[in-house]
Amino acid sequence: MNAPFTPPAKVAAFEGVTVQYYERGHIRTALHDVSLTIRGGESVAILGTKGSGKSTFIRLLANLETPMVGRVAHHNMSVSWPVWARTGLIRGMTVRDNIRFTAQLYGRSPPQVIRSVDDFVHLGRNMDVLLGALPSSTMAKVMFATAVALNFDCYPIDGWLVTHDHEFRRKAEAALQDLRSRASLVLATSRTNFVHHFCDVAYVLHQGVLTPYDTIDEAIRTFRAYSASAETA
Ligand SMILES: Nc1ncnc2c1ncn2[C@@H]1O[C@H](COP(=O)(O)OP(=O)(O)OP(=O)(O)O)[C@@H](O)[C@H]1O
Repeated sequence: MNAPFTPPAKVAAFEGVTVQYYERGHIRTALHDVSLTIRGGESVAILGTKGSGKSTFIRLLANLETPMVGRVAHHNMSVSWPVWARTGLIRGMTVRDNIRFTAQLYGRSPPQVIRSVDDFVHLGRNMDVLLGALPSSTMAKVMFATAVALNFDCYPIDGWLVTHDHEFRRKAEAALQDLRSRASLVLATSRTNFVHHFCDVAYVLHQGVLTPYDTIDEAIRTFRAYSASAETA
């Protein structure tokens, strides 16, 4: 008798990752020997003060950058772009064509994805307007709704959504809560208020060094201590 089929585990792994930038004659270490395993369905908070390396971490996870030392491996884990991105679409194409193009790129059915984005963002006639003619906030909404519709296994989130559109914020937070039940959220943030609500585990990133904690509360306490000393420095 054949053994029952077990689907391969979904994992994103940082293995000894170091990233440095050369800026105005100085080498800046954005990430130093970072190792971390994100398992399918697990939601992770990366807490860090300003300049601690959060955005660099998120860009690596989203495959937008590669490390100079170490590697970021995705095993059966599809990863979205950072969800509040305001770039990545083509301003000279209509919203509809942008969504169609992106859906095709990821091998999904364009009509289904277009319908799902329109249900989320209610674009109406703007669906057939050139993206460049619409406010940049529309780009962020379309990028978010498209990412949700494409059903990735992992969603990198760089900071929390900043918008005056309270209705969109409410829907986006509900969508993230729903995603959390079937995908991994990786939230890099300097704000602690969403961490308990959206994450299972928390790490603190300080000067490029990532440290795990046994509990979210412990991570938050450590992060607050770093924040307080940064404020008094
Ligand atoms: N493209 C770049 N060129 C030069 N230096 C960079 C670049 N990206 C990041 N850095 C440097 O790497 C360090 C970490 O930056 P990063 O943006 O990852 O931190 P962050 O925690 O996201 O900061 P913030 O909270 O201010 O967004 C900083 O010292 C920053 O100046």
